[in-house]
Amino acid sequence: MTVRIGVIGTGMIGRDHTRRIQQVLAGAEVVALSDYNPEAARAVQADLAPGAKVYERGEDLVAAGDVDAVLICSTGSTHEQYVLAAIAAGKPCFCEKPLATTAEGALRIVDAEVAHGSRLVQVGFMRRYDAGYRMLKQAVDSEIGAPLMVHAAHRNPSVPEQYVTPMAIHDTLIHEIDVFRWLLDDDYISAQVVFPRKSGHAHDKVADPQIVLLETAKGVRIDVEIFVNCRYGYDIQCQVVGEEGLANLPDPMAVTLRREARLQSGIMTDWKDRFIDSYDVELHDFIIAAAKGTAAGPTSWDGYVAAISSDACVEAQQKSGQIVPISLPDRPALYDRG
Ligand SMILES: NC(=O)C1=CN([C@@H]2O[C@H](COP(=O)(O)OP(=O)(O)OC[C@H]3O[C@@H](n4cnc5c(N)ncnc54)[C@H](O)[C@@H]3O)[C@@H](O)[C@H]2O)C=CC1
Ligand SMILES: O=C1[C@@H](O)[C@H](O)[C@@H](O)[C@H](O)[C@H]1O
Repeated sequence: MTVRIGVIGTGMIGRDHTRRIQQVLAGAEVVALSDYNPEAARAVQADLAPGAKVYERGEDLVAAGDVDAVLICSTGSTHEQYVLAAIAAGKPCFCEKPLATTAEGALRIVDAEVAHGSRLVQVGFMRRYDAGYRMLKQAVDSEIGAPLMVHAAHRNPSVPEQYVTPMAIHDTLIHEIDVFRWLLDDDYISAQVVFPRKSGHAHDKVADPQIVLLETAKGVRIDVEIFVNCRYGYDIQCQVVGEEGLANLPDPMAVTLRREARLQSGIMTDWKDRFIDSYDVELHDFIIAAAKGTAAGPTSWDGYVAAISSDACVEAQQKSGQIVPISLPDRPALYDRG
């Protein structure tokens, strides 16, 4: 079966996911496109999916009889309405992060999916599909004893003017928030944020760098540096320290050069290249599950927990230095970990 997919939001990542479905992955085709800016949808249609129909309203795309599954790649604040529409139509949907911009919004999605009675939503936390993180998880699960501490960093070379301090959490740290829960099979109980000296490269509205300190229910302490004007590259680091040893996230493969009395190797500069394979694998997983009318991978519950944890981190930014507790409601049985 070829899964007929509709894509809502044809900006940067919507275009890239359309390319994946049309040119890289088997088992699906993009038959519908929609964007708040119809020109953006038409441009993607012309470049990548000439057979797709362009819809003015995302809701009409979701309802279309020839759309089996939906990719939601629009601006974060619009995700909730489209995910709820997909659930109401009983169609599998892949939603880019964040699932919703408020914890209340994410909970409405969880409630709707639980009422539907089976999984329909996959959240775009692609790091769980990254080969390096998968190797790291294997080492954490079997090689280093009980995990005690995590030291991590999320560095971007620069960010635009519209990137403000809370986005370091909602837009950037949210990947760590999700992947550490998965890596450690654990949940957070508190967050704290402290601000080192500000980089001279950071613009007025962003405090950069920041250090986020998280504590988990099992007592693991995590420190994450978020530095979004680091200049030198896009660099994701993660080290898990356990009772018996420690495990590092591998750096992406790169040629090493010995030249003119120097040992050199390249560092990536763009997140799209760093995680290119994991985007392919997560969408492959989505297509396989959607063909069966269901969803796999990161759940609405994961999106909801990420939203609760993000809100606590933003509060911790505002109360810099103070420890903000995080408490989660009981997880519905639909999301029991396999
Ligand atoms: N998993 C990941 O690593 C990444 C995830 N993202 C997420 O993907 C989403 C999109 O990000 P980008 O593509 O970078 O943004 P973008 O700004 O390039 O594209 C967003 C598109 O959504 C459209 N849009 C806005 N309101 C809409 C509405 N009501 N209905 C339909 N379309 C609407 C805009 O016109 C625009 O074309 C965000 O939620 C972002 O956080 C983005 C980059 C990486
Ligand atoms: O999701 C992403 C962006 O939206 C965000 O702005 C970057 O900081 C992240 O590294 C990238 O993965």
